[in-house]
Amino acid sequence: MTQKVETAVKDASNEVPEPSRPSKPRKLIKSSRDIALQFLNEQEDIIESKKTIKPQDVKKGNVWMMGSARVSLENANLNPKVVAALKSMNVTELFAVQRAVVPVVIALSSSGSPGDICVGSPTGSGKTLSYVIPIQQILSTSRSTKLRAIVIVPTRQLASQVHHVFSKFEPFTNKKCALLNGTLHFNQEQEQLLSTLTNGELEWKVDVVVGTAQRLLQHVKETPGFSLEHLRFIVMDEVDVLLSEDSVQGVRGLLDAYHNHPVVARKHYRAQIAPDVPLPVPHLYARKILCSATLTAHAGKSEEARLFRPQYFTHTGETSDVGSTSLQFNTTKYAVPTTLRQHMVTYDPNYKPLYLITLLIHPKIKFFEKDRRILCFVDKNSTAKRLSELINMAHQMNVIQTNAPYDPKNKICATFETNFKNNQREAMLKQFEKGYFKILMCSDVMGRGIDIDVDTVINYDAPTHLKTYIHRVGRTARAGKKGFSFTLLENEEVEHFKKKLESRVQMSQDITEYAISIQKLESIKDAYKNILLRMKKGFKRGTNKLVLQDEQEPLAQAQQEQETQHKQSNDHYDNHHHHYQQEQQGYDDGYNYQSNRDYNDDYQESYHNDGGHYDHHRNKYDNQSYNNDYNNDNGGYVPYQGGFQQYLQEKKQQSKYNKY
Ligand SMILES: Nc1ncnc2c1ncn2[C@@H]1O[C@H](COP(=O)(O)OP(=O)(O)OP(=O)(O)O)[C@@H](O)[C@H]1O
Repeated sequence: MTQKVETAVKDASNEVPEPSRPSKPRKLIKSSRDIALQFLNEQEDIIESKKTIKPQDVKKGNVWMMGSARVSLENANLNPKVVAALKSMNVTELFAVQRAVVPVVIALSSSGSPGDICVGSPTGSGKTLSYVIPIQQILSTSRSTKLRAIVIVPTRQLASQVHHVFSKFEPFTNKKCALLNGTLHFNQEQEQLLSTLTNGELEWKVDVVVGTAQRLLQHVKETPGFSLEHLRFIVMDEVDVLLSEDSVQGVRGLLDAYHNHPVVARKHYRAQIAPDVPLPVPHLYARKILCSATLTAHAGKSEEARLFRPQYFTHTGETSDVGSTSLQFNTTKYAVPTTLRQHMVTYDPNYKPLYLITLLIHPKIKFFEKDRRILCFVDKNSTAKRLSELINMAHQMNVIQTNAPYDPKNKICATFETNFKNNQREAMLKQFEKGYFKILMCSDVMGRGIDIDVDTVINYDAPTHLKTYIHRVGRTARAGKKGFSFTLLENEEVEHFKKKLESRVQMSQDITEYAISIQKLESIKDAYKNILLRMKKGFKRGTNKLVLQDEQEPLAQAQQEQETQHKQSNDHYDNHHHHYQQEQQGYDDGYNYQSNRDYNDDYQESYHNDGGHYDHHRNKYDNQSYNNDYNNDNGGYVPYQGGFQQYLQEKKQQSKYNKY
């Protein structure tokens, strides 16, 4: 990371109930800090940090900061096998969050000291390796194979991704990781986990498991020998989702299974009554590591997570002087990557898709010239599907021009459907990364943790929650790369959105308004009309399939048909409308959003657990915006025919920003 990043660590132990007996001075916590400081001081390029870390800061505020000194892998005191694995992944130095978290976790775990870890740093800052590295380091010292680490994540997709990171270490450290997310049948998953010895005993075949809470819990209940008693790490990635109302049952079940195990219960009793005396055998303690980009020091969740003496790590994300004593340790704000440039685009709900197309072909952005990859978030599968068709049609009709001509087999836009099977999802993401298509329409199932190389995020449907926004836009500007986001908002939403963002999010760059001029809209209105015509003709009635017209069919013919249609009586129109609604119903059913079960398993942001609402438009989104979709007869198409000029005039007068 080239920019200066500050990392602060806060001992949040006052947020959990103190152990019942009076505790001795916290030597071990101190010593873990000392070890971590020593780790820093050993670095060649630490001069800047030495200047800026003041011992009194550490003592006074229970907060200490690290400078932006880089730590090369050679200087990170890691096991050579772990270093070799990291190098094979092109990791040559540790990112800020890893520099902060890795030495502390290793120090605590090596000395057998209890104490859980909470990591709240921006999207794309490298939180995954901040727990994978210490797990690999600690496990690489043990020869026996037992289940030592369990990583709980909210989505199947994220489970695959984290499993992939662990599996890259396997050739070097020989520590095996199993994926338990339902990609395989349950009994196939079971076969990966344990084998039966000749004496009938069960033996673990893996050291780490990664999975969704429900699936892991199913294994705890149904897989013989699946015991959590030897765990040394319990990781909860995207912990705020895991502990939200919709997902917490699974996590609760897993934590019950761990804490209620008699051996574990004894260990924890021992840690409670004598927290500063190291356990005789260091590995008799499972450390919890909680991560999320939207985790603040309000550890309201610690009760549910049953944390013990948590230490809280957070990036401030600021670039101000590291040594400044006036620097406030702000634990109530979220942070977005400093390399992210955020934009708002105001739109008129009657012409929302037109705004999207206009944005995509905007000469300043040059999306397609520069071969950018775009992730576009919508709230419904059906909207995603329809927008994909619209964009592909716009490409086919040359309204959207790219480097490559239209190819029916290789369209520029695809839909990531929530009812895809796991292997379909992975195949689609691979294709996207390889550039087979440029735009991926998706829902919030892609909003959390997914690490793909995306240049731009478009929020076609603005999210109703601030947290959701932070995670969605965080799919770009990852690992220090530049990224852009565009959020479509109605005029009256803009101020509210902006205020909310400014008050709750630490941003190094202001969010800018990106105006789409009326001239620009005008310039493609005819083309848009033709696209809609084609689209309407293209939907074969009674089916979900889009049947494209013959490439050679003159547009004039389609236009003529449209005129005829408009000369027909109102009655006829109403019939048509009715018919079309029915058809649409069938279409939506075909792409049913998700069963509740799936949705819960995958990811659902809890409305109750989010402090960052800007939600008074929620109903409006639910009830209105989708109805204005382009292939709804009352939406973009008919008003467009009747009142476009008038609309433009009104828009000119109404515009707050006077940019039209
Ligand atoms: N030290 C490093 N050197 C180079 N690349 C790294 C390093 N650490 C992480 N990365 C890369 O940075 C990207 C983002 O990392 P990661 O997915 O762990 O971010 P995150 O903080 O978990 O984000 P999110 O909050 O969105 O889940 C990944 O592609 C990862 O491979």
